[in-house]
Amino acid sequence: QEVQEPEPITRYKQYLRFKTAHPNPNYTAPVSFLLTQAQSIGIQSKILEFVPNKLLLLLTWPGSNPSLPSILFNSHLDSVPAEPDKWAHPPFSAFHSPETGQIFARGAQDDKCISMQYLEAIRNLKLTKKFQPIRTIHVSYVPDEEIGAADGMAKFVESEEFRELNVGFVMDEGQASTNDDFRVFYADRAPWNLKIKAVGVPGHGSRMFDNSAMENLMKSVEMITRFRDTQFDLVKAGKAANSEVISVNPVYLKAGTPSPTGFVMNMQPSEAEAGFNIRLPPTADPDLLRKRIAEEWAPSMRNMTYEIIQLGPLRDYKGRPLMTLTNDSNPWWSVFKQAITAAGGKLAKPEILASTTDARFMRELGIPTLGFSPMSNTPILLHDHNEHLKDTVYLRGIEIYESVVSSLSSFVEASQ
Ligand SMILES: CSCC[C@H](NC=O)C(=O)O
Ligand SMILES: [Zn+2]
Ligand SMILES: [Zn+2]
Repeated sequence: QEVQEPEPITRYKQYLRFKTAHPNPNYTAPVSFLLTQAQSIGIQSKILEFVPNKLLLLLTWPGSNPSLPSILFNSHLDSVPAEPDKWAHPPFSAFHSPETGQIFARGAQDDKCISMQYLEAIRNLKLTKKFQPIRTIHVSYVPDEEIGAADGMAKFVESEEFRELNVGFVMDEGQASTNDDFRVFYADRAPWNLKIKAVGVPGHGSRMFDNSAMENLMKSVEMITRFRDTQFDLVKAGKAANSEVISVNPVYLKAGTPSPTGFVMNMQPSEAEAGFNIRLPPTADPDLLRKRIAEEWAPSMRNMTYEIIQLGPLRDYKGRPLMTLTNDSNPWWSVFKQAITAAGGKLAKPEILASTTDARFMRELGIPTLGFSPMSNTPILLHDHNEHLKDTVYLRGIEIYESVVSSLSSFVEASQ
């Protein structure tokens, strides 16, 4: 006997089928789909385009007291690439297993689930429950989160359009939890790209001499590896979470002169380079790390040069670390926590996110922002093969957001 599929599941699967993977994400099709959804719910919409073809969709459900700071629910439109050969089902097919209820797609967890759950929650509140928000609710769909957001959220937060929203509190993406509790994130780690470059004495591949570029680079790599071990040891010893230490991971090596003799590797190169992905928790001292890089990892003494590329802000406009308070001094936190409890959910201890999201741009403005994706009892599959989410978990998430949206938009006591 055929059971009718719930409409939210059908819509989620439709949304999962848009090919939003980098390097060529389709933004027009998902934006027009979301726009149609917004129209069917009867909320306002506006397409912004700060950079050509980098579409940003902004939806608005006006509150009865529009003078109060608004609530923003953010998610990103883009996805990381997928390797179809390594998936059990094509990554943009949204294959739905009749046995397990799992829905497979790139973006199923990161973060197309929340993109659609926000809308389903608003649909239910507005059309079925006839709920009327007090604070205005905005929903944003931004491009390019996965590639650093320079043409996405970074542009949006600097715009007049954003300023006019008068945002008081933001919800952005989080991560799946493998147990019953929902995870919530009060900070991200800040991303640095570090390039170190060595120059040195070139020469015949058979010679032993001091100060070759490779020797200089390898010395630095060893030093960096030792630092990495100190951080990783803290994690292994259970003294810190992964996201609470500085991670430094080598991501490329570039050196070597093509051999003129074809197959004999007999050139010792005069230049060598390595690249590292660094993530700094908000508690880390960036100046200390800068000093370490300058003095130990790429010292001019060894003819090394380096470049630190920082992607996004490190501190807020008042010079404070980018962290949202998760205690009762932050009334938004209390309302959020209460909303989860009211929906029968349980929150894990608030965490720092190991990776990086667009939340940092709102925190930079001093706007309290929590990372949250209501996925419990779910394997963490963001950026992984066979990314999927169970239909029941997805539907439960809609109920959770109904509670969160209605609570936050009804909250008027403080911080007006
Ligand atoms: C360097 S900004 C890129 C942001 C990206 N976000 C999700 O994976 C990340 O690498 O964490
Ligand atoms: Zn994401
Ligand atoms: Zn991602």
